Amino acid sequence: MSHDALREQVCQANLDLVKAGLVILTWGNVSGVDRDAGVMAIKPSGVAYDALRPEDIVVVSLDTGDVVEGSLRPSSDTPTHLVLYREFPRIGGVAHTHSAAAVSWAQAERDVPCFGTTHADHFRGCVPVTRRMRADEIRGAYEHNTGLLIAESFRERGLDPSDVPGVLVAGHGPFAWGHDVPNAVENAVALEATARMALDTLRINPDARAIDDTLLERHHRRKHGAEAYYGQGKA
Ligand SMILES: O=C(CO)[C@@H](O)[C@H](O)COP(=O)(O)O
Repeated sequence: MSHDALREQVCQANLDLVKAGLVILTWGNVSGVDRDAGVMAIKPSGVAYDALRPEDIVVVSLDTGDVVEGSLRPSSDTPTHLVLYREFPRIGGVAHTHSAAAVSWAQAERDVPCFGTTHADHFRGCVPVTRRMRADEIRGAYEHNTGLLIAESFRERGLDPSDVPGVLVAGHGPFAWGHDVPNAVENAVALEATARMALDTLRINPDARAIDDTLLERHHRRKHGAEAYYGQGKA
């Protein structure tokens, strides 16, 4: 069974990361899933973005991670993406980058606070940072454990991945996701932009405060559809 359409979409999404200025060298990767077919398509490992073609995109089994289509090695982050698709059953795409502002918050091991409505339009509250990985997790199946760590963070903090479509892996960088592949890239763009704005906000006012829940909830409703937002008596 050919997965050409999925490979085309995932190839374009990886090129969109470059266009958005979120990746350099061969850092980062985007994947997409076809849950009916039981496969995930992901960027090949170590391939420069300017050389990337749809036929380079690697298709692996969602269950086993084995390559089912493609001649190149799948991204080293493949196990992380696979765990995210299993743990977050409603997502359709994952985008991992090393975008500078988001990586800075991940290295500082701090959540990105929701200082304003721009952030709130994409993330219901802060963008969370995970705990550090333990030595045994690093020495073990590192990429698989990275995915488990993200799922653990969301479970323990009671976060819904549909409300907060991104995370900062401590000491590493951002992973974003969405209901489909383009939405995952959009959320990766939004994560970097809000991380950058948060850094600038704190530079202007080190005592800046996160917006209150009332404004956050109003914007969150807007994110989930105009009716939910405009139907609430908006003028
Ligand atoms: O986070 C990492 C490495 O720390 C990876 O995301 C690399 O930045 C890209 O690896 P490949 O996808 O080329 O294997």
